[in-house]
Amino acid sequence: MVIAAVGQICSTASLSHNLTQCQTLVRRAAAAGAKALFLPEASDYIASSSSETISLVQSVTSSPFVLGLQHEARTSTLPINVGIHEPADGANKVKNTLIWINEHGTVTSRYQKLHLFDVDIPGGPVLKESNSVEAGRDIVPPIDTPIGKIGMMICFDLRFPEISLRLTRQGAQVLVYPSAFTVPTGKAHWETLLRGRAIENQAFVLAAAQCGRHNGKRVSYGDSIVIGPWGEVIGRSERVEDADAEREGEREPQLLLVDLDLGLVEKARRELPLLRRTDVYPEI
Ligand SMILES: O=C(O)CNC(=O)[C@H](CS)NC(=O)CCC(=O)C(=O)O
Repeated sequence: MVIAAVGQICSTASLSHNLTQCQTLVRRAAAAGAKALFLPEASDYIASSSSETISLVQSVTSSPFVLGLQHEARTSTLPINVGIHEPADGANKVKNTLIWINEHGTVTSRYQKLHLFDVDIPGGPVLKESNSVEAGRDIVPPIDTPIGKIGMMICFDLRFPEISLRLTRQGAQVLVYPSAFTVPTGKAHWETLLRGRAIENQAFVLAAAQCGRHNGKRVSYGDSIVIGPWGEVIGRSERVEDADAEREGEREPQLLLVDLDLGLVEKARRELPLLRRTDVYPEI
């Protein structure tokens, strides 16, 4: 058994405010004996417009948020998986990235979000991530960590099972979906999608989520969840029921601590083998 910590925060446009929230969680996770801490998508900042998103971006090597977390990982000897922004290769865009900081404080892996969230729901969220974000081009093979082989994805990637199936075929035991889901799509789809990914991959699913009002325009659903390879919810944090009633600064950082038994992954896969008909449809 190994303890994983899943953190829930409410990022704003203030990198220092967001770092403070994360630091609290690192210390609590380390004190509880966790072997890794998982933080949400865009933990470094959530801005109120595409231009503000682009104006706040800094490289990993100069971002006070990332440098601060690297220091924290080193002093707490705790690996941290955290969603951030990085400058894109092309002009006037950013990358939506997930990085792995190891227990020595070194960034050892990064995944760039493949699927961008462009929605226009009448009376609901209107968001065009592709205005400010450059899509990634690669699936990053699962990384070896103290809590098993981890397959990295981000938020909206959750709606595309192909990427998780590919990671599972490459050996992933734990799938991560750091997120900032909207409230209406969260209420309708979040738990169902996450449990689906856990069941069809027979893997643990860890989803660290943003929760609460980020600014005048944006509220995230929260409901950080950990799911077992049989599809059962093992732990969850608080969620937003009514986006309009949500006030800024209402949500405190939360930490979920869960005992993962990686043997359950092997057990599920042994007892209920999912043999694909790749003679009929393509292998992913
Ligand atoms: O904006 C940032 O800086 C960070 N990025 C996000 O919050 C992204 C893009 S707007 N959010 C999602 O992908 C939510 C997906 C979702 O809610 C769904 O699939 O229903």
